[in-house]
Amino acid sequence: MNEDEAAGDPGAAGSTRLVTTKAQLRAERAAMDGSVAAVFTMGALHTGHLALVQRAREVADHVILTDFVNPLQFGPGEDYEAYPRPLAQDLDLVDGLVDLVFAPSVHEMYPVLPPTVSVTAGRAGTVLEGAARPGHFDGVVTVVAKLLQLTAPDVTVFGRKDAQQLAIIQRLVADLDLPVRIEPVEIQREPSGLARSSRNGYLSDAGREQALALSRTLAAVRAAAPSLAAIRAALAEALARAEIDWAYALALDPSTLEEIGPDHRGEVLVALAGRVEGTRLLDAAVVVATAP
Ligand SMILES: Nc1ncnc2c1ncn2[C@@H]1O[C@H](COP(=O)(O)OP(=O)(O)OP(=O)(O)O)[C@@H](O)[C@H]1O
Ligand SMILES: CC(C)(CO)[C@@H](O)C(=O)[O-]
Ligand code: BAL
Repeated sequence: MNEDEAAGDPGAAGSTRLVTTKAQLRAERAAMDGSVAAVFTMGALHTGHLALVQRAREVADHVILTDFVNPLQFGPGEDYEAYPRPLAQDLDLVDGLVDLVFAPSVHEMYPVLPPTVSVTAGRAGTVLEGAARPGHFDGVVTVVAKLLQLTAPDVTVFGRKDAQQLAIIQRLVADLDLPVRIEPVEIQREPSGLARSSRNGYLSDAGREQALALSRTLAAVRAAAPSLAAIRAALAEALARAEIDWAYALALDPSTLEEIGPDHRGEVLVALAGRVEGTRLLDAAVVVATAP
């Protein structure tokens, strides 16, 4: 799909159709036979997103990808305006891989902004990323609830890079009895180990090098497992080295996102966040602790 096609007549090119209104989306969705998977993104697509698309293709007959930078999940002073919006490039990347791209305007998604009624993520939305970005997860669950209504998928695919987001969406679906299955996808990395992220584009070469502190810390954590004390020591050492401006490096219960105690046995979510050249980067891993 080329830029003119992308900007002009929706549905004109390739096998992938672009729709920008809820009415077009509903009509296209209603015409789909068989199962449907939805992949929700903020665009600026990279090969990490393509792994989500690939999984969606494996688990359903049809795939809908949404491409929308959701203003509700950005706080004052964050990068909402600066966030990249290369729609034509995004469409080229997924052309032929997904049935439908839904790329609405802000007004189409939110005729009233902020909406009068919204969804709240609860306590899990106030810790970690939510502590640094107040209201962020309320914005995420509100737009995800709307996108689930609009795309009515059987399955929805989320990346493990945004580990807290995945845990909160799992709660959204369970707590509101939403009829959709969630399919998590492993973190996709650059050959250097850096987790792929649209915001990596903000980094200089030196910044990308510095950002490897995140994946190196996860490598140290994996080497330390299954000893919980050794995992904690690896995290403490990374914080002390201060190679990046750490926000946190924590061992958490994967479902509650609470910090685990020394007696915890089983899966541990190691969640990392830090700033490099002013950009907040995330990384995460699930390891198993079977020993003190
Ligand atoms: N490297 C990755 N591996 C696996 N999933 C990913 C990766 N990057 C993004 N995703 C997933 O893609 C979906 C859409 O994410 P989003 O569009 O915010 O991309 P992003 O690269 O995470 O952007 P940002 O840089 O803003 O964090 C989310 O489910 C996210 O977890
Ligand atoms: C799930 C999401 C598309 C909601 O805007 C966003 O938070 C993201 O890209 O991870
Ligand atoms: N992938 C997380 C979306 C955000 O940072 O707003």
